[in-house]
Amino acid sequence: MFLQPNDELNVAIVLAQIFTTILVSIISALLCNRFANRAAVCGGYIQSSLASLLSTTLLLLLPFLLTSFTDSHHALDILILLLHHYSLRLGSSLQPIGLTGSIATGKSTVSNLLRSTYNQPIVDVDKIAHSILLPSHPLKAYSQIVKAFGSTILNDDSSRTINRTALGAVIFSDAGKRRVLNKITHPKIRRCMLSQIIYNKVVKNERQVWVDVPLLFESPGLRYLFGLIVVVSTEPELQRKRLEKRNPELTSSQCVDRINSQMPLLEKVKMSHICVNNDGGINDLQSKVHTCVSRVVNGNAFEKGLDKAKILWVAMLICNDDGIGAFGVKMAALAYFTGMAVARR
Ligand SMILES: CC(C)(COP(=O)(O)OP(=O)(O)OC[C@H]1O[C@@H](n2cnc3c(N)ncnc32)[C@H](O)[C@@H]1O)[C@@H](O)C(=O)NCCC(=O)NCCS
Ligand SMILES: Nc1ncnc2c1ncn2[C@@H]1O[C@H](COP(=O)(O)OP(=O)(O)OP(=O)(O)O)[C@@H](O)[C@H]1O
Repeated sequence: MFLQPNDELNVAIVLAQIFTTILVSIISALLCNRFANRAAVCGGYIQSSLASLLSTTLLLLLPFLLTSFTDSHHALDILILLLHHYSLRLGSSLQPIGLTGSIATGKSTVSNLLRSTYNQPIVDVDKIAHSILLPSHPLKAYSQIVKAFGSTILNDDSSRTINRTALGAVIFSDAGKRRVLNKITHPKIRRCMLSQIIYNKVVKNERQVWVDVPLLFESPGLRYLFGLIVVVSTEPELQRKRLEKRNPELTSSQCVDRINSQMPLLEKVKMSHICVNNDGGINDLQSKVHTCVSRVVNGNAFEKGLDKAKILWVAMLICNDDGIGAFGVKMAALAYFTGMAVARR
C-alpha cells in the first residue's frame, strides 16, 4: 500500500518504496539470469532443474517481498543507510547540529530565533513527538499507547485523541511508565527525525540542519549522531518559574516532576560543544544566539568522528521498533559491506 506524500516522512517512504522495488527487481533479474547461464553451461539435468526451481522461487517470492517492503518501513531504513553512506563517501556529512537543554530552558525560543533571524532549517522533535500520538499517524503509536495506558488518557470528546496533559501526569510521576512510553515512541520519533534530516539535506539541499531534541543526552548513544551539540541553559530556579508560567495547567509539583525526569542540566552543559546561557532577557539571548551562529557558520566548531556516527546510524536503524529480525541482519550485512568499501579506499 503506497502512502500519500503529504509530509517529509511519507515522501521519504514513497521514495524508499520505489527505490527498493527497483533494487529487488534488478537483483532478482540478475540472479535468474546467472542461474540460467550456469544451467546452460553445465548442461546437467540436476543443475538445470535446480536452476529453474530457484529462478521460479525467486520470481514467486518477488511479489511477496515487494508487498512486505511496501507495508513496512524497512525500505526507508535502507534508503537512509545508503544515503548516509554515500554522503560520507562524497566527503560531506549528513551530521546535523543538535540543539538541546532541559525542559523550559529556552530551546524553542532559540529555535524560533534561528528560523526567523538566520533562516536556519530546524527539525523540531517535540513537534514530531506530538504528531506521533495522533490516531492517523502512519507509524501507529496511538493504538500501542492506548493498549499500554488505557482509555483514561484519551480526550472525552468524539475525537478520542490522546490528552497530553493526562498522559504527562502519568509518565512524569512514574519512571517505569515513562520507560514504557519511551519504548513505544522513541524508535518512531527517531525514524521521523532521521527522515526529516535526510529530507532537509538531500531534497532541500540545506547546508546544515539543526535538530531541537530535548532528550539528546538521555537517549543512549544519540549524541554521536550530531557533529555539534549546542545546549541552552538556565539557572534552576528561573527554569522552574518559566515552566510554571508557560504551563499554568501544571501544579508546582508536576513541574518539579518534569524537571526531575531529565538528566541534570550541568551534566548536559559539560557534554556539549557550545553553551548558550539563557539567564538574561530576550535581547541578551539574541546576541548569544548571534555568536553561536557565527561559530557554526564558520564551521570550525564541528568535530570529526564520522566513524562513530556511522556505527550509530547503522545501530539505530537495525534496532528499530520491529526488533532485530531477518531484515535487520540483512541491513547489518549491507552496512558491513559498505563499510568495507570505504575502508578499501
Ligand atoms: C508526555 C507527553 C504526552 C506530554 O506532552 P506535553 O504537550 O504536556 O509536553 P511536551 O511534549 O511539550 O514536552 C515538554 C517537554 O517535556 C520533556 N519531555 C517530554 N517527554 C519526556 C520524557 N519521556 N522524558 C523526559 N522528559 C520528557 C521535554 O523536555 C519536552 O520538551 C509528551 O511529551 C510525549 O509524548 N512524550 C514522549 C515522547 C518524548 O520523549 N518526547 C520528547 C522528545 S524526544
Ligand atoms: N530569555 C528569556 N526571557 C524571558 N522568557 C523566556 C526567555 N527564554 C525563554 N523564555 C520563556 O520561557 C518559557 C520556556 O521557553 P521554551 O518554550 O523556549 O523552552 P523549551 O526548552 O523549548 O521547553 P520544552 O523543553 O518544554 O520544549 C517560554 O514561555 C518562553 O517564552
